[in-house]
Amino acid sequence: MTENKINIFLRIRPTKKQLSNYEIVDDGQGLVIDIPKENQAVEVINNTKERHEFRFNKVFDREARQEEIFQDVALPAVTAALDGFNGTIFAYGQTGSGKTFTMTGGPEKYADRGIIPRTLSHIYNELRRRSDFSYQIHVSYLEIYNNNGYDLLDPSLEEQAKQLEDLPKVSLQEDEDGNIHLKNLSAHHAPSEEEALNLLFLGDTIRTTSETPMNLASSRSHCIFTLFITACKVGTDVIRKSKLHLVDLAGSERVYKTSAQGSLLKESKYINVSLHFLEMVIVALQERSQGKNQRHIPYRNSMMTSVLRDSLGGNCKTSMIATMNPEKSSLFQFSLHDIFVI
Ligand SMILES: Nc1ncnc2c1ncn2[C@@H]1O[C@H](COP(=O)(O)OP(=O)(O)OP(=O)(O)O)[C@@H](O)[C@H]1O
Repeated sequence: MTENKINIFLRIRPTKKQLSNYEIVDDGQGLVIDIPKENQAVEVINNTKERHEFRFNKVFDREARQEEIFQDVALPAVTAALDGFNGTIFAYGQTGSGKTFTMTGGPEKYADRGIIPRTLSHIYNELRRRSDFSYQIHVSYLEIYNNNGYDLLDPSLEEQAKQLEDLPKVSLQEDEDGNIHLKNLSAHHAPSEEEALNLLFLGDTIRTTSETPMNLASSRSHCIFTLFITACKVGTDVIRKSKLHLVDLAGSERVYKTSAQGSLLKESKYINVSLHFLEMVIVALQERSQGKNQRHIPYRNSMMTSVLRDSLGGNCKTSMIATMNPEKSSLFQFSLHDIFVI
């Protein structure tokens, strides 16, 4: 079986200042960042380098519009999901680099809608157009904090604020065939775009109101908004099932020993470790798709990679959009070193 490559994009967020510390090269597929030596993070592996080069499927510069991002990054996976293939779209980057803006959107303008609302809009428009199948869409919304899963859409939740720890805890269960099931994660039928958007909004609200003291910025947890698509071929018993995960990852910055202690250090370790396990899976999948390696894909190491296991690699469509704040590009280059260095 030929394996799909993971498509990796970069988006540079707008800044007030004019910056000249990066250059987009190779027809919009390469990025060169110049980092003065004194600003380099101490852990950079090769700290003699000042020029760092990265390669992507496409680099979106500061003026890129949300619609362009949706078309290039998300649409192939959305279309594949409607055609019966699983998929995953991630946003990866430092806190404040634009992950949530990219996935969910900005609050000010309709044109600022991000990948998730645009995906919903596209899917429900397509359902009206496609008459050969009848479709049902269900939605779930999972938050992963310190490698524990929480259901952001539990029907028993009242409107009032709750602690994250009060939300239903989601656990992983593996059946005899090695399939992963999520116990306690509710899935909600969403017959219309409006109902799906309401679920997104509800989950986002619960996510914000349930922040723990240690989790004051939602950037400390990973969120997975999942669409379960069931398509039944009209006039037959043929049923096709697929799912599409839309993932807003926790901030990718490394926290150095000197700057975090106690619970914050524990939380940062969980984030770093889970992002590291995700990187390991992505690197292994990339190598496999390039025919370099057939080694085992280490999905079991974290809750997130276990949840995404059947929606990454193989015949699934996977896109990752790395977001970058060019004012803090020294940290960026460090955190993406493993995956994106040429
Ligand atoms: N491309 C963009 N265009 C306009 N505004 C943006 C863009 N990217 C980010 N912003 C703005 O920058 C701020 C930080 O972005 P955002 O919250 O998306 O970052 P984040 O990476 O999700 O951070 P966190 O990890 O804290 O959740 C927000 O006010 C957002 O609206």
